[in-house]
Amino acid sequence: MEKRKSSVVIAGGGSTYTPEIVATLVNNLDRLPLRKVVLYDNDEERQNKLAKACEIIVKEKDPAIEFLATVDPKEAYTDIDFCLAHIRVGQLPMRELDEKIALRRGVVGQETCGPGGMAYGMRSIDGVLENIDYMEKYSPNAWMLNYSNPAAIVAEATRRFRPNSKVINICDMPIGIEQAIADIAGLNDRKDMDIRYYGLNHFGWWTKIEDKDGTDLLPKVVEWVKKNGYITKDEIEDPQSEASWSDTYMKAKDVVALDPTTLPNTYLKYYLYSDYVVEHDNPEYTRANEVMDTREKDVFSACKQIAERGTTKGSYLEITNHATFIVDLTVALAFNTKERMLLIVENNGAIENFSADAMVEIPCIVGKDGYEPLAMGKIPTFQKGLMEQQVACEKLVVDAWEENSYLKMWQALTMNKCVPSAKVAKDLLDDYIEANKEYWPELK
Ligand SMILES: NC(=O)c1ccc[n+]([C@@H]2O[C@H](COP(=O)([O-])OP(=O)(O)OC[C@H]3O[C@@H](n4cnc5c(N)ncnc54)[C@H](O)[C@@H]3O)[C@@H](O)[C@H]2O)c1
Ligand SMILES: O=P(O)(O)OC[C@H]1O[C@H](O[C@H]2[C@H](O)[C@@H](O)[C@@H](O)O[C@@H]2CO)[C@H](O)[C@@H](O)[C@@H]1O
Ligand SMILES: [Mn+2]
Repeated sequence: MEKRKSSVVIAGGGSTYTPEIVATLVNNLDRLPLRKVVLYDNDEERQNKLAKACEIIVKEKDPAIEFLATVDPKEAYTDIDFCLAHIRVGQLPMRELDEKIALRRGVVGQETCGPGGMAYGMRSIDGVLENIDYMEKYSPNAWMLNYSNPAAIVAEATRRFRPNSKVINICDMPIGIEQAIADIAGLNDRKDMDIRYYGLNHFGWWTKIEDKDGTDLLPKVVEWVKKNGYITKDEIEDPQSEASWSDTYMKAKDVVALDPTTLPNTYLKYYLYSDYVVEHDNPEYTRANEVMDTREKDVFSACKQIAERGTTKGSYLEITNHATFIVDLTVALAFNTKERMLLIVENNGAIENFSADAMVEIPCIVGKDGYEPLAMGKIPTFQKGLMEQQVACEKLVVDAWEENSYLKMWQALTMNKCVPSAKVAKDLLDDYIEANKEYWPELK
């Protein structure tokens, strides 16, 4: 019997990740046959920089697949099975401000961690809800697979404001780290491992790494990470990553020292070593500048070349775990594969001694009806304490957005582990309000 063909819209069509996701979709037509690929963005000029190349990528694989790039929500969301969402409200220039405002006050300035992530959260909620509403209006049976950051705050907002919507919030970070773990353990692929992991988004720990024979690989990997972080042997011999990412992977050696019975998410460095991070960052040239000068330029110029030549032959587009993970998730939903995947979901007892209504990142089984979270048991005091503070911060940001509350946002910033005092929190808040006039609700 022929497999059912799916129709996919990519929300945030102008994203730097769109071409690699489109390419990965059409490289997997045997697993996920497609009848339509749509790009949707609210910035036509930006999306058009990528659209022609994406059309060529699709048509080279199968000219029968319909392709459309549009800024009309009705056209975009009609007759859709899956929405792969990755919007950035305010785009990269606002990320730059998020990072620089914090750093200029001596605080971690990062896309999703610390105050920058909270400012970004206040911008993202509206945009994500708007796209869910379009999807439900024009294709009520569709699923949204949502990468839009800051995923922790966005996930809390979707839990609270769209509790019955078919939205799954995801992150590629554990996937990238698991590939490094597999390399360190001497395995070819992260899917050769059985893992247990719990935490919040960008704030979690692996408690089990085993091969398929049940051999415990965690102690061996911890020994490596204590010395080299998640930098693999190949990467040491022939470095490929940008220096800023290598630093993050390397710093895991100091994070793991705090609990050598587990393996940490790299982004814990922002909370546990914020002094180190601030000392090593340049407030005049942050990661947003680096992304604009590298990934954004590279992706747009590859797409320009593909469009001018009318072919992908001879052009280079990097395909990463990021695209593979979201396509695997789409396949799991479309064809009931029951794959075990890390998702950001409501806790509801999965972490036994943690709030039921917290959005946590844990393994789930994914099939045609969505996901079934797996029980992760009780967690230790160190992790529980850190997570309680962080989840309170994330919930207060969503409270502030919902209630237009200056006080709740001040409390949220004060609660964040990267912020040293209520005074600094207030100064940051006033700076962010000024910078985000166009995007935040007016706080009273
Ligand atoms: N969850 C994860 O692990 C993960 C990993 C990588 C990237 N991301 C996130 O994916 C998103 C895209 O990243 P990027 O660097 O490619 O961003 P980008 O700025 O290149 O692209 C984002 C696009 O979203 C569009 N957009 C903004 N608001 C919109 C709206 N309301 N409706 C439709 N489109 C809208 C913008 O116009 C832009 O074209 C970001 O949120 C980023 O943080 C998440
Ligand atoms: O600074 P950026 O824009 O490059 O990345 C920020 C995002 O970082 C994570 O994604 C990483 C991933 O962890 C890594 O393995 C590799 O594949 O690159 C990705 C992004 O380039 C993170 O999960 C995202 O939420 C961040 O937005
Ligand atoms: Mn992430």
